[in-house]
Amino acid sequence: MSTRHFFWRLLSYRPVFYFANLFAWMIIHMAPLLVGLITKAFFDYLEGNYDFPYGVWGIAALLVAAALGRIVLIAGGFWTDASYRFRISALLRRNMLAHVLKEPGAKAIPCSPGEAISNFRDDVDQSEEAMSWSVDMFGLIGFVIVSSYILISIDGQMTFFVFVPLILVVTAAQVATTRIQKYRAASRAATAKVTSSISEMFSNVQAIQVAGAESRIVRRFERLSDARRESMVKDKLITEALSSVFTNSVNLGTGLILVLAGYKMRSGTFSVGDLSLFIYYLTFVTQLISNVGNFMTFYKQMAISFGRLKDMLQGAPAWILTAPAYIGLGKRRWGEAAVAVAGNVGGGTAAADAKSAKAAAKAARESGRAAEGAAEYRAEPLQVLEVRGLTYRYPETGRGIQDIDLRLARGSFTVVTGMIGSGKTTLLRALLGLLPAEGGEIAWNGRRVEAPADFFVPPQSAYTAQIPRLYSDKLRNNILLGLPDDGGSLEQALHAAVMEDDVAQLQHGLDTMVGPRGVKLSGGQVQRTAAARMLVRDAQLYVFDDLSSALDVETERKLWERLFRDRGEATCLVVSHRKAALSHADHIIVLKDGTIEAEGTAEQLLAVSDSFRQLWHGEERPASGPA
Ligand SMILES: Nc1ncnc2c1ncn2[C@@H]1O[C@H](COP(=O)(O)OP(=O)(O)OP(=O)(O)O)[C@@H](O)[C@H]1O
Repeated sequence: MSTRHFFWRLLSYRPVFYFANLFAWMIIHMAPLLVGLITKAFFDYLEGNYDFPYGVWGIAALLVAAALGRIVLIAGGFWTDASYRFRISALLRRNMLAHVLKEPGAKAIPCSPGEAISNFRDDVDQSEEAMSWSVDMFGLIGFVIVSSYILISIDGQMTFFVFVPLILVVTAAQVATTRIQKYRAASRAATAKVTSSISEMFSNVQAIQVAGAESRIVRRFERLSDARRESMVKDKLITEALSSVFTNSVNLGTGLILVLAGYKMRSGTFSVGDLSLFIYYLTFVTQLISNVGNFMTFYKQMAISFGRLKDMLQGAPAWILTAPAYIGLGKRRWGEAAVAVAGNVGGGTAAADAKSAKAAAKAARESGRAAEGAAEYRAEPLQVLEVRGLTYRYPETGRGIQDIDLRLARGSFTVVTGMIGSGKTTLLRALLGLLPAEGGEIAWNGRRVEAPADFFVPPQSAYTAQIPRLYSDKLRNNILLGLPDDGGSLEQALHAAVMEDDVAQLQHGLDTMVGPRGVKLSGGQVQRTAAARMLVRDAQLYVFDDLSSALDVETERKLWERLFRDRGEATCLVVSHRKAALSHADHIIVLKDGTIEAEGTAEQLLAVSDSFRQLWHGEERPASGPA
């Protein structure tokens, strides 16, 4: 999709608001035509060249009325402008967020969180600016056409001599705006680097302190800030230089008018009223040229921003950004996605670009339905989950998993184990659709799962990540994440996750604020909170990624025991190298370098697999064991 097409699609999202804004600013920009004529009439009246029935005070009253009218018009113009701007920026942000939320969880954004924030904030603002400035063009062009006609009819020669040099100066300056594109891209990139460096510093304060790396980190930050300062100064310099050319062209024009008018007035062919009209209109003509400059600058910057917004989509079609969607204002319209935008249509891959707004609206509608449908979807009870040839390699390292086959029967307990970096986490993520699998098939009761990311959610499955995140909220809300607190399931989940003693020790129990702005929980508490978050959900398949990284042997043993006892018919897929999990497992898969090295029960593997024996005995040797 080209920038022009992007522009057009933003315009088409709320055409009524766009055209109302355009109309308002057309009137605002053309109103000075009238004021100029009244001013001319005033001076002509004083010179005796014009007769007005209500005298000089009548003309003055007209001037005041015109000024007041313009104030009202401008106030209205700001309202239409803000209304339109808000709608398109809300649409862009909403669609991007919906897409981020639909992407495979482990690869939701293609950049650092700091860079993503800068895309959401600055690039959307830039697009909004370009759209808003475009409406000024029409009014100002209208003004120039009519004013040129009036001025030429007064004095063609003077009009020519005044306006032609002016247009040449500004056009020459305008050519330089191509440079802006380069400098703006550089300053944006430098700003994004600084923002992400700040966010990394804040989230890694402890790591920086324990490594004694404060001064090195600050030096690195200084380097990034210096690079940003340099590119910002270049960007500002060229922008301000252009702006000063535009602004000073008024003074240049005024000077020319005064010189020429002096000669003409001596010969009696030019009145004071004519002079006032030329000078008055000149200001607005220059404003047009400067606004054309601004618009072209914003349009070029919009091209850069559009490129960056497209990058956020990670290869998904660009029309997703502008797909009609309900933004929470007014009534929902035909063709607007209700819940989620068409982020996953085409599987997040570079699907063929939608050729028309109609196709985009249709896809958005369908994906909205798909997303709504996915939220309500309940698959038939799990009998067997089969995985064949599952493959995912990280593009950055080429490592990951290859050709993994799995079979999980209803109620079974399967443990995936292996050395550090053998691909355990990758396997779980690729299975759950948190990473986009490159190959392989997943079948639930023999039926192929087409979109694992949409399918492997409650009530089908629930997952505890290796490094879970908590929100700044009450412990209770962190576990429930919006589920109703009824039927005692929360207490059951806390018990199963071995959290009951921890909750009893917290001053406000489940109402304790936790997360970044609350009480800091230990790593083990965070992990068990996440386990409780998973267990409180009614799921047929529970997937745990390595709890042993933060739990002591005894707590983990308790957790597995309770799970074995209370899980009922639920199926479990667990990453662990603890005996408590391994010895209870129906089936164990040993991974090495992303492939299955051996599989079987603990007993079988102890007999045949060296890697498994190392893992099994590792727990008994504290120096190499993770406990
Ligand atoms: N985001 C990533 N980008 C590139 N390579 C990655 C990424 N995450 C993991 N890898 C690589 O993929 C391989 C498998 O990683 P994975 O995290 O699945 O291993 P693991 O067995 O879960 O390790 P651990 O026991 O440490 O949790 C490793 O070699 C790792 O370096």
